[in-house]
Amino acid sequence: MMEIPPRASALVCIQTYRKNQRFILVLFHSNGNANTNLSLLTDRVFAADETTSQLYNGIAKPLVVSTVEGYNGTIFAYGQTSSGKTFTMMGTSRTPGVIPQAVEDVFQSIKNFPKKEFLLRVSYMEIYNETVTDLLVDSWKRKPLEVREQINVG
Ligand SMILES: Nc1ncnc2c1ncn2[C@@H]1O[C@H](COP(=O)(O)OP(=O)(O)OP(=O)(O)O)[C@@H](O)[C@H]1O
Repeated sequence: MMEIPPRASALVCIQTYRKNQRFILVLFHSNGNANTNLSLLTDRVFAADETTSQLYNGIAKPLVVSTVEGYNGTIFAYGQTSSGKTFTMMGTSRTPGVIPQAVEDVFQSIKNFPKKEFLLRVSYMEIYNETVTDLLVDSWKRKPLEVREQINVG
């Protein structure tokens, strides 16, 4: 179980695509309190016949929409190779994944605040083994990003 501050919520869903293969989509929604203690909690398990849209609308969309209201949100997929992380996060032109649907919803949600100004920034990084790479840099210029640590905050 988990301990979370009152204005934060976390949600972990497990998607089963292939038998014996699991990946976990973790959604984390907080008021920015870095001390949140999150241990594993499963709120939902999606079966193989449930679509990415069902998964997105069921659990990711509320978090995406609330980021426009000022909450922090994280969605990440974790699982063994070929378990369906890319399929779920990126999708295809016929079945868009979590990322394109989230981008669409961010722009739609902004329209609900015509008097506010928003700044949207995007970064796109790969973490492979211990190496972090910026995928928005031309491939011939790419070099691993430095991972910096601070004594107090890690
Ligand atoms: N829900 C799904 N429905 C249909 N096909 C799927 C589904 N999930 C994954 N696949 C297919 O399974 C294959 C492996 O999926 P995917 O590439 O998303 O795995 P991955 O977890 O990102 O793997 P890796 O860690 O090796 O990058 C792909 O061909 C993908 O199209």
